[in-house]
Amino acid sequence: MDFYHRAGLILDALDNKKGSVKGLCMAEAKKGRKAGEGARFLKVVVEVLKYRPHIQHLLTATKLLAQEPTLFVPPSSTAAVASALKSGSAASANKALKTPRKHVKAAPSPLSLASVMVHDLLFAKRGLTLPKEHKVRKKLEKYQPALEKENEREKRRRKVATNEGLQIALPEKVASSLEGIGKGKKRAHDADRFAEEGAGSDGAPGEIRWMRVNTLRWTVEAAVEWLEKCGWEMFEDVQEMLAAAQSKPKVFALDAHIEPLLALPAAVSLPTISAYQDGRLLAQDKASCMPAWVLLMPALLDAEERAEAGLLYVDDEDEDEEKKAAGGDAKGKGKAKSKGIRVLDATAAPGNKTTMAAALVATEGINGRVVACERDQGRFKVLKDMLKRADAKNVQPMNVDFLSLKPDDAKLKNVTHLLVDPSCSGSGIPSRLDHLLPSAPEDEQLARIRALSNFQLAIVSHALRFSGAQRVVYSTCSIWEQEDEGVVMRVLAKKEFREAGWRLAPRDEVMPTWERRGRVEACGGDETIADSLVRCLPEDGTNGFFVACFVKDETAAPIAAPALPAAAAAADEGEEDAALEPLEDEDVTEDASAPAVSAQPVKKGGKAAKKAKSTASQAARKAKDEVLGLASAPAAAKESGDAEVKAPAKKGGEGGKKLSKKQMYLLKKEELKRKKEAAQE
Ligand SMILES: C[S@@+](CC[C@H](N)C(=O)[O-])C[C@H]1O[C@@H](n2cnc3c(N)ncnc32)[C@H](O)[C@@H]1O
Repeated sequence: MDFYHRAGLILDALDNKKGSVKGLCMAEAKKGRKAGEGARFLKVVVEVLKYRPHIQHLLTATKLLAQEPTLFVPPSSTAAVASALKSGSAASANKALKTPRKHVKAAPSPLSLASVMVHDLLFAKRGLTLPKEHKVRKKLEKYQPALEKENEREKRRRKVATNEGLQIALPEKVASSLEGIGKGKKRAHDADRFAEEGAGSDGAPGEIRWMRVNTLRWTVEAAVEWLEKCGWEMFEDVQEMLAAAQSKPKVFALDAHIEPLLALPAAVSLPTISAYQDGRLLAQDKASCMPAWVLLMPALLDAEERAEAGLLYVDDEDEDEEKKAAGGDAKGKGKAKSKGIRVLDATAAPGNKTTMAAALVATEGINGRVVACERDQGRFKVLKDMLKRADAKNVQPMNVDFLSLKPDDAKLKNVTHLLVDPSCSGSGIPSRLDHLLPSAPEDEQLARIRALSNFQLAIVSHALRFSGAQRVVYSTCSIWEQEDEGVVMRVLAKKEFREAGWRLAPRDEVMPTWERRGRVEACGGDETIADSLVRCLPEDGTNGFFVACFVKDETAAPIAAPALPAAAAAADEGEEDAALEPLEDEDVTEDASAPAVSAQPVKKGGKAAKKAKSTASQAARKAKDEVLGLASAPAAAKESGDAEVKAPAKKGGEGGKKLSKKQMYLLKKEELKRKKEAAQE
């Protein structure tokens, strides 16, 4: 009965918008500490949600709840429910049924508990998982014939042949991403880990399973050799690999854009890959690998050049040794001039980008370190687990609110590179399960996006104020302009940052061969700005994602203030308002087909803007009480479609020219070199 109670609690929490489906399932599972429980909750809750409107119809039609008021209620609160039901008032009965019983420790509402149990009774292959003699089971089974009769009647009425026809229809991508969840113990455990690592959200479902070689434990060469030894066939190109995957299961390809990244067919069963089990391979979506890659690529190239010239980056602690090794002495004279790179990941959990940055700065010749901030205690633990799994010893995790750090703190003055990947709507993640939930009113959704955008602006602005900051990468797994180009434009419009020398890194430093760039109209019509930005969509074989890289050049003249597009200007009324920060603390989401919210921009000073502003503060207050969670894309936006979202792109998408890994690397190196030379001239 405990499992049913807890699944009922998850449904209640969803109704109260306390978080996302995945987030709440994982949070509930953590309380029990049983391996695979998260996946089990996820499977059951998703199934119940799919049938929920129908189950509610069955409960009403069979009068099960009204006739058995005590069946789904802990003993101490039965009297209240029974009297509400007997009072004959539909409103009070409804209220009593929907209210979780607060005075009884962690008891779900009768409606949610009944929904889970009726689901299992009618639709689960295993049936009710209660002992045969269990009182509730015996009572419920008495209603089985009536429930089944109504079920059949409903099928006839809706002209569907199977029970599945009674479910809420899900977009194909979402449905396929759910297949396999909770099947078998190992798989369930795997799904738990996915969710913990963010792979359930950050790993793109669909045709490709992206795996990053964890270069803290392995090398790409060793990974390729090992895979081939295990019978995997390597393909030069991701498209070729996908074509071959139709007939061969064990195929893989090297990614053309990001060096330590491999593409495998999505159908691959990760538990069968021991290198995944022991952390040599990590499941991470390609788009999610872009921020650390963009942040550190110039440093990696520089390190290579420095190494060739006999110069080394040195780490504080090993400074003397390194200097000696580089031919200098411990007193400061010598060849070695720079300290190892210091990266700060402002919003780190579950740690995908942190561990990737840690791996990149561990490259020989850099000896860098990463400080990883995570505000949420629960997610901080997940971060620490991931650091352990990835063997990221060069990371210092901090359970701290990034906004509380002082940008001029002497201890942080060496931080030159910052990753800012704040909480977002997650609208780029196709596996998000919001389709299963009733959508919030549009006003409320717009207010939330706006609150998010203000929070994101606050976080990225804070990063840009760090005294040593030279390069700051901002990313989201959202496809909504207000969270993406909108935030970038608002940063660029700030005099404070322009005068400090901040600007966008040009395209040749930001995934130059990746074709999908920022949306020009969302950049106030400025093509150069748009070209500096990276967008990803599921048709590129990744999650929906956005990357921008700010660089500081104090020697050049400040850039001119850009023209703010309407949506960004409207949002700018709220300025960097961290107080409006919603507590969405996951990478979860989906509906990649949802267009940018700014397709219907909130006009400055307009009625909608004022309404959104007042709802924003309400939402903020409400959000403070929330543990997790955001609403789905505005329903109207979902329906209207979006030209950019549907823009044709190469399927499975390499989004850019087909270059070999080496060519791509050399090309980037060349471009950077040319740029440097031009700057010197
Ligand atoms: C989108 S997730 C980050 C995902 C992560 N970069 C990765 O790749 O695995 C955002 C994270 O930021 C954390 N966060 C939000 N606001 C924060 C703040 N002010 N300080 C530190 N962490 C924060 C959230 O708890 C959440 O874990």
